[in-house]
Amino acid sequence: MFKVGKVSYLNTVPLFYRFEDPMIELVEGEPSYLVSLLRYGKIHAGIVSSVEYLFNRSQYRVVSGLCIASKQRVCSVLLFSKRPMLEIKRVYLTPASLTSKILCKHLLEDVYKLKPEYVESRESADALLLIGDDALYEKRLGKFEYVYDLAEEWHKVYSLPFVFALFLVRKDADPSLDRLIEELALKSIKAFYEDFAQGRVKVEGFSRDELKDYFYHCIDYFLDEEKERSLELFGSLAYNHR
Ligand SMILES: C=C(O[C@@H]1C=C(C(=O)O)C=C[C@H]1O)C(=O)O
Repeated sequence: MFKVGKVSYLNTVPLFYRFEDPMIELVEGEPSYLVSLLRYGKIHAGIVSSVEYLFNRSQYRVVSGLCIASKQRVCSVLLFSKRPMLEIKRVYLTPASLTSKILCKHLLEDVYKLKPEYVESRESADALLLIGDDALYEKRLGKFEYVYDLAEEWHKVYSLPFVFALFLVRKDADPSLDRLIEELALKSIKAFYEDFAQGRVKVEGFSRDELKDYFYHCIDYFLDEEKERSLELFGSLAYNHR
C-alpha cells in the first residue's frame, strides 16, 4: 500500500478527482504538515511545497509534468494588508505554508527592500499571508484595503509563472509509484475539466463563477520548461530565507 499526501484545499480537487487505486491510500493535510510526514517517511509521496524539493533534492524524485502553479495570478496566495506594500512593518506568515512564506519574504525583503518584523499573532500584524481556502475565504470578507496576489507580484518582477507545489516521491519508495501517480493525476485532471465544462462539477462553499475563475485563470497543473526555469530561479533566491 502506498500513502500519498493530498493538500486539503480547493486547488487539489482536479488532481484527485479520479485518483482511485487499490494500492493507494490518501492522507490529507495542510502543506507544511504533509512535508513533515514525507520527510520522516510517514507517507511515500505527495503534492507538497516546492521548496522541500529545492532544499532537499537528494531525497526525492519529481513526478514529471505535474505541479500546482499559476501563469500569472494564483488567487489563493494572498498578502492581506492594512497599508500599501511599501509601508508594511509587521507580517504574520501562515504556518500552513512553506513555499509561499519564502516567496513572501523574498518579495518584501529583496524586491521591495523592506525589513519587516515577522510576528506570531494575527492581531499584532499589519499584513497577513494566507494560502489556499483560508485566503479565498478571507478575500470574500473584504476586510483589508490592500490585497496582493504573490504570484502576480512574482510575475511583475520576473515575467515568469510560479510553481507552488510538486508531486514528490521519496527515493526509497517503489519506482512504480511515480508512474501510477502520473496516470491517476492526468486521468483526474482530464475528467475534472470535461465534467466542469458540462456543468457537472459542484464544490461546496464555492459558486460556479468562482470555480471557473480559479481553475481556468489562476491555477495551472502542467510543469513545462518555463515553470522549471522559474523554479530554479526561485531556488537560487530562496536560499537566504530558509
Ligand atoms: C497555490 C497554492 O499552493 C500551495 C502552496 C504551498 C506552500 O505555500 O507551501 C504548498 C502547496 C500548495 O497547496 C495554495 O495553497 O493556494
